Order: sequence, then structure tokens, then C-alpha cells
Amino acid sequence: MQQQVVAPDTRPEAAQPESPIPRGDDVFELADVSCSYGSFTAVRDISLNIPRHRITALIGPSGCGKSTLLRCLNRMNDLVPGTVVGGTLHYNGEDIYGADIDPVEVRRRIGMVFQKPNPFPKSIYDNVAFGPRLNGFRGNLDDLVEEALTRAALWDEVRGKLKMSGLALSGGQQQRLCIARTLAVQPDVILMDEPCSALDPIATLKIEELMAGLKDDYTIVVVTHNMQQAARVSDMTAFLTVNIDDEVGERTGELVEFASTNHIFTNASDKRTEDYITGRFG
Ligand SMILES: Nc1ncnc2c1ncn2[C@@H]1O[C@H](COP(=O)(O)OP(=O)(O)OP(=O)(O)O)[C@@H](O)[C@H]1O
Repeated sequence: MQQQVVAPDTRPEAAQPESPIPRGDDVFELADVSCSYGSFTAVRDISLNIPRHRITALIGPSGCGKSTLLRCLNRMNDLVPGTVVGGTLHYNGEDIYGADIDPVEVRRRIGMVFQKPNPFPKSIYDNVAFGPRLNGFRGNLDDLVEEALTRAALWDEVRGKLKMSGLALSGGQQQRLCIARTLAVQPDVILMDEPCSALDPIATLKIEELMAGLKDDYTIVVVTHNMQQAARVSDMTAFLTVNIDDEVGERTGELVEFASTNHIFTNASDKRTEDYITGRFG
């Protein structure tokens, strides 16, 4: 892979590489977060703050725990039996693993879009209306569906065929439908786990443009294997790696560096980050 060349970034937080992490308005504050599946620790000691109305990318080699960490953010890992999350993870100042927190409400406020588009085998309309109906939405559902599809940049393509099955759409359209479905329950954060890896370059570009438009109103955290995509879409980047303990044969994901994307791609502080983004490793 060629060395990444990223245009200089003029955003205020990126202009100060010596203090690259914007302070203040953070949606998530993670302190020493770990996640184990049974006796296997997949990620350990992750401490970072994720800023509001920014796109944060999680990058790193296969198996370093990017998806695991992403799923910790909305308690999706609760659905995997035997999973234990340690450390503290605050969302808007609240411990989302606290005893009085409802994980279903957490997942409503922190939505998720998966690698493979996964519309329900229902009409386009019913896909988007599904979550609001489940939540007992009492407003104008037609307006809500139109708004979600518009925000997901799909309305113009489907406005005349809302009764058609969501499964009849192209892959890129299906992924935008899944984004509309997520937006329809009015979340605060959108987690995206390699949302473009099953899409062609044109559909990928559409999703990237859509992400850029959404960050005015939402915080986005995206896992990606695509370095160009991380450099193009994200404001902040966390680089994780796998620490291999030869004695016990364990491979645990650890955070190497978290900074503005501009800093990570032009002036990484850690050689492991630079080696990864320039393709010398991973
Ligand atoms: N449900 C699970 N049960 C047991 N181990 C799991 C589970 N999910 C993930 N793991 C393990 O946790 C580690 C981290 O996996 P994870 O999928 O989070 O990594 P990743 O960085 O997202 O990988 P990739 O880039 O290949 O998708 C891996 O060793 C994986 O095998």
C-alpha cells in the first residue's frame, strides 16, 4: 500500500497536533474498558473520549477488537452469553453498565448499522416504521418515514415504491434503508461496523457523503478496514493493535493511539500506527 497523503486539515482541533483530542463535549468517556468472551480477553484497558457531532473511526488489524469495542458502546455484547465488560463506560455522563440502566433504551439511543445490509423482509415503509411502531410512536408515521428516508439520502429513489420489499433494493440502497431504519427511532449516536465493506465504490461514496451530512446532528463511530475511508470521513481515529502474549498464547486488543485523523495520518506518535497506516504491517 502507498503511503497515505491526506490534505491538511484546518479544523481547530486538528490544527493543534500537540493537543489533538478535543476536550469538553464528549458523548462517551471510556476508562480502562475491557471486554472478555468467557475466559478470553478480546480488548483491554481502552481509555478514550469520543466527541459529540464528530465521526470517530476505529482502525486496526483483524482481530484487534474493533467490533468488540464498538459493541461495548451500546451494550450489544450483552446479547453474547458469557461476555463481561470491565472498566467504566460513560455515555452523556452516565454509566451505561449501571444497575438501573435499561439496555434496550441504550440501544435505541445508540443505534447500529452492520457490515452486511440487513433489511427486514418487509416493505421499504415497514422497514423504517418498524422501530417507531415498536416504541409506540404516536405522531405522523408517514412524515417520520419520509424524513428518515430523506436524511438517509434514499427518499428520491424510493418515494414512488414504498410498498416494495426492502430486499428488492440494491446493496447500497439497502444499506441506506438500514441507516433510515436506525434514524427513524431518533438516536443520538450511530455505530457503524464496516458499513461499506459489502458495497461497490459508488455506493460506498454515497454512504460516506451521507455520513458527513449526518454528523451535524449525530455522533458517529465507524469501524473500517479501509484506510482511505478513515482518512476521508473521520475527524478522530483510534488505532488498536493485537498484543500477543507468547507464554499463554493470548491475543488481546489494545489501544495504541487516539488523536485527530489528521494527526494519525500525517504525524502518528507511535511507530506501530505509522507502520499500519502505511501498509508495512497488518
Ligand atoms: N462472540 C464471540 N465469542 C468469542 N470470541 C469472540 C466473539 N466475537 C469476537 N471474538 C474474538 O474477539 C477478538 C476480537 O474480535 P473482533 O471481531 O472484535 O475484532 P475486529 O478487530 O473487529 O476484527 P475484524 O477486523 O477481523 O472484523 C477475536 O479474537 C475474535 O475471535
